[in-house]
Amino acid sequence: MKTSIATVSISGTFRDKLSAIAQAGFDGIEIFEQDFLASDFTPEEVGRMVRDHGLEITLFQPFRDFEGLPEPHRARVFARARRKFELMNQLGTDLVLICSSVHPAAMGGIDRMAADFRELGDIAAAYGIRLGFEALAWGHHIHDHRDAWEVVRRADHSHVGLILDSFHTLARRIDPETIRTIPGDKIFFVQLADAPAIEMDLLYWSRHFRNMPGEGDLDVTAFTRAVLATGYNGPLSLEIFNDQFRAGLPRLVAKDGLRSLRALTDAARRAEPALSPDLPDFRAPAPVEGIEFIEFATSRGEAPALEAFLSSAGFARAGHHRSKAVTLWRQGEVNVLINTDPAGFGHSAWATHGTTVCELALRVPDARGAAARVMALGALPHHEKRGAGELDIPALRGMGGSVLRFVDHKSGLSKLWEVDFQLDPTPQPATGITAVDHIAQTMNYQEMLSWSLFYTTGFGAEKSPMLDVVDPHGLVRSQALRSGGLRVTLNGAEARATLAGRFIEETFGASVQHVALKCTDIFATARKLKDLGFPFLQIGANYYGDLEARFGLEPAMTRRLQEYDILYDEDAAGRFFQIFSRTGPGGFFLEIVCRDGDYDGYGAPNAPFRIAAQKRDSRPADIRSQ
Ligand SMILES: O=C(O)c1ccc(O)c(O)c1
Ligand SMILES: [Mg+2]
Repeated sequence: MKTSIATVSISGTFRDKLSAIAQAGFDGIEIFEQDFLASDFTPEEVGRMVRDHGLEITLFQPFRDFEGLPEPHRARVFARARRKFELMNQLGTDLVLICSSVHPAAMGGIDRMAADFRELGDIAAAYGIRLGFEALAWGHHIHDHRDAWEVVRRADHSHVGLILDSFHTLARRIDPETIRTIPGDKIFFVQLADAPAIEMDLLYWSRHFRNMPGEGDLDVTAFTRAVLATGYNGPLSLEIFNDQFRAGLPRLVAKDGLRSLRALTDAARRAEPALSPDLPDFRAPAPVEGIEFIEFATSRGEAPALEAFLSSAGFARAGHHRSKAVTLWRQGEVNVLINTDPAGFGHSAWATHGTTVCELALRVPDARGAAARVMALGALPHHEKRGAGELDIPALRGMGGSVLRFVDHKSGLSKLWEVDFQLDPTPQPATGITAVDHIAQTMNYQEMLSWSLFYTTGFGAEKSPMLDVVDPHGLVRSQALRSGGLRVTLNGAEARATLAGRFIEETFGASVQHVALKCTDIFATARKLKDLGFPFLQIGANYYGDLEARFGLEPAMTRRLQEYDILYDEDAAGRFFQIFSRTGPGGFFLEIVCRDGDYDGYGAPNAPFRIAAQKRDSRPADIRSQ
């Protein structure tokens, strides 16, 4: 399978785009004419630069408003086409995309259009060029790939074929199964894009909101399966018009593009084993069982504050690493590591970010298989020196420069606590906290789709709908993901003054901002935490008044909630209780949650009040206006 991406999908100058695309590992690019026109290079130079990067020009596009025109427009559009064919010869590419006309003078009539294509096909053939016809979702006469195919079929010319674009088909809710009957060799090119489900004008939606397959809500997998079933074996090319990507980091967007294409092709072959796209074999995504450990990087000077913070939440020291300055803190199934080693990755993470979560280890059914899959999708391995006899735990670079490890039972990696650690026989303080409920990672909004794609493609994580959370100083977007026992919430900060924005700025990059731990009896746990001196985040009285009104809670219940600063939510499935800590070392905080019944959310309605409380708390010297 050849991979390709349109230059419009990536930000930067032509040179930036090329280098990002080549480095991500694509085979080719679609040259969007505007990118060529805006550059200062001759067509020959552009062609050479592309080839010097090890890429090929898979497509030149778009040629607009061609078919169905009356004279004198018709003669003019043929002359314009010849000019573009000359240009394409100089660039060194043989396929042009002609998108369906939106010209006010264009006439309908499949045969008239087919005749135009047949005539242009003869001219193109003389230049060694092939024409691909694409139905724009908003084309005047042609806005359905079935009609575009009918034009191509009737043109009946070796140099005239069809171009399919998942956006145009799926945005109009045209059943992609209709593609299966098109002969694969008459499909000259395939463009792929996803988009979030938003009701809006098709053109505006397409030009501003497309995203990588898997990042949106369209069934691009069904589309790709139908395409591959025709026998089509040309490039699968990403054509993503997206305002955010245009302003994004070229390398990140290109890397995400390749990750998305590989995962998409993999999903297609798994859903339909008869398809055999040319893609290396790797493991299917397997659900994550849970979080095996969370590791903080800190310094010896800052460690006592972190230890005191964890102790107040009921953690106790339970051992230390045999060869590194790493201590283990435990409670229930939760393992937290504190790394103060003056060498190695932990140290450099601390030097860059201050006290921070530098590693997460996921418990999975097959550690090596999971790591191999994520790496096949573009992640880089992480290697670190091991002491004698220590386990070789697969590790790779996660998002935001952190390390992600995989531990399993099957290859003995879950013995890590006995093998790599010297365990203390410490009694566990019983707060009732049993396990990690979820981790919350904070990042710039720009990076959010990227993280989300990492979890969906790597681990088959399911996304909840994205939510807007109101911070007093801007919006934060929140995306929850779940793969088996792993729940993650991503918080994307758009404004610097938000709590999330300040966290990113103060810790120099994205990372875990808080961890939510679960318990089975919130009031019992709250009482124990109070005894331990847990720094409860104080929630204002107004909140409790509203709770009573919204849910019709008994005043006695509201009083109990308020006594322990417990936030509350409920839905048809169940109830949810949350306690937050004040902000601790490195801007990190804890949440204690209790799920009652089948409540599956994260208390999103409470987030604005929690954030406001945290902001009040972080500025004790503020003069309150009366
Ligand atoms: O928005 C457009 O005009 C446009 C142009 C070329 C394409 O391939 C496409 O899908 C859309
Ligand atoms: Mg297109």
